[in-house]
Amino acid sequence: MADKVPVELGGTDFTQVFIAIFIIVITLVLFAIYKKRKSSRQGILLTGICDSGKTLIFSQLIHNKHIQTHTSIKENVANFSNEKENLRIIDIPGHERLRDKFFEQYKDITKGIIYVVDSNTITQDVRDAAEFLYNILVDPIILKNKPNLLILCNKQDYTFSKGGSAVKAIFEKELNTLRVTKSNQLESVDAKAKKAALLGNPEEDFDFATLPLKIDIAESYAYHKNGTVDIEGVKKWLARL
Ligand SMILES: Nc1nc2c(ncn2[C@@H]2O[C@H](COP(=O)(O)OP(=O)(O)OP(=O)(O)O)[C@@H](O)[C@H]2O)c(=O)[nH]1
Repeated sequence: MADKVPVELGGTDFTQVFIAIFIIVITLVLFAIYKKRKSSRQGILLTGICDSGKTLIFSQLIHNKHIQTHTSIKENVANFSNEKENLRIIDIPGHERLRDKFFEQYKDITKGIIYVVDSNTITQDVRDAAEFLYNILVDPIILKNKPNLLILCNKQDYTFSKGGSAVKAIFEKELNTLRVTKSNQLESVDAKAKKAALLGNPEEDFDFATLPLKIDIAESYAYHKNGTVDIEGVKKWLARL
């Protein structure tokens, strides 16, 4: 009977097997961390400048009722489920002294942003509204996590409110100017920061479509003197998230 020849794994073979297993384990661990981080982002930020209607939209969405609102000084938070998952709607104050602080607090867990606009006063308020939107769009955490963004053109019950496409055009025009001003202001020599500040292709007029975030526009009114409300656009967007 022929002797069995022992199969030996040389030192190099062991090292290769060990490296392969190590890489697989690390990949699985990193994948699990990525999935966990992604699923922990359940926040939907209702944001925008003062008086755009965030708290009333929050109340209509969560409690289905009209309330008398006041300038918010703290956030309102509530659970909201779409067909796929549980979300947390966070209505943050629009006051300029507060909004950045609350945005900083919640941006890490943000899965979607509803940027509420008073479509009746947008022409007068465009600088403030566009600057806050700009700060959101160039934020490194937002650029990394790429939450979906809904520009919600609220207060459509007013006769002379701007419609969705007009609001979009107003923002694009203002952001076009703002990105150049901001980029020039940047003292940092960090090329990456400068590139982010430029928002899209600096050679062309600013266009939301060139941003890495998925951006939608919808119209709404959270109040009407005839007693009706229309926040269907927000509901549909939330359902699609
Ligand atoms: N006509 C009309 N009024 C609205 C609408 N949405 C909100 N309002 C009114 O606008 C005012 C401001 O609404 P809020 O919901 O408090 O606005 P906000 O964005 O939460 O304001 P801050 O807390 O200051 O950030 C209130 O008087 C609301 O009743 C709307 O669609 N149409």
